[in-house]
Amino acid sequence: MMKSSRIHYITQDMPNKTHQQLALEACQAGVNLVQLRLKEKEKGEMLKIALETQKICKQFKAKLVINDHLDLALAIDADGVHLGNDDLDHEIARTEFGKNKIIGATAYTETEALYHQQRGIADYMGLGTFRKTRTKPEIRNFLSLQQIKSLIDQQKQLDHHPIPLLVIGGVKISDIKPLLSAGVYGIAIASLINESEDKKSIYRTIQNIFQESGIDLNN
Ligand SMILES: Cc1ncc(COP(=O)(O)OP(=O)(O)O)c(N)n1
Ligand SMILES: Cc1nc(C(=O)O)sc1CCOP(=O)(O)O
Ligand SMILES: [Mg+2]
Repeated sequence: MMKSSRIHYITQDMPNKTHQQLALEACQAGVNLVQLRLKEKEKGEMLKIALETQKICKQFKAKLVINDHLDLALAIDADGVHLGNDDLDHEIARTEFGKNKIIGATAYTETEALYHQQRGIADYMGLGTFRKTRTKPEIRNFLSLQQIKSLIDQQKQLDHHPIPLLVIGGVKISDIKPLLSAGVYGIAIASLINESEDKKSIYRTIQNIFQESGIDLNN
């Protein structure tokens, strides 16, 4: 299983910035994993954006994970791909992409999380949705901290290695400490970084919360 970063930064469509600009600013702020989340773009344009984003990530030694599109991840030899429940099956993706690539899954319920856990294919799971978020406004179901804690307790009782859980959806600064205390591995965030006026400072604040919670982000 590939070791996953504890902080996944996700690009998003924004009116005044390209995905490449967002990735550059996030890398300058210190992120070490960028998920390129392109929606409703034509293939040729996606390839151009992905290649330019990859160049930026390489400059900063950040990993690049492509959302949804294994073909694009394969075409540019990205570090990983994130595949949710409506995307390509993880088993097919693992066969085509190889064991040294990062493959992420999404879980919205305890049942889905335990399904991915038992399959043992994904390197991490995005667990959500935590809060209502403008980044994905269509979502109406949310997982409480209590539900997340209970899921982690169940994961611990399984005899195989727990797949790292990254909580996603509207995660705010004040959520990080309680989520880490509940035992989550990390967080996946878009707007917290993308809408920040001072990305370096917000990223430093996030890193400090991990450190104060006894988690070494370099390990
Ligand atoms: C880290 C992470 N977790 C969950 C998701 C959501 O993936 P998915 O359910 O496929 O939804 P879209 O992002 O494709 O709209 C994610 N992207 N990243
Ligand atoms: C891409 C995505 N997937 C989600 C899910 O729950 O599946 S929530 C989400 C948006 C994450 O962005 P933000 O940090 O701005 O809320
Ligand atoms: Mg998807």
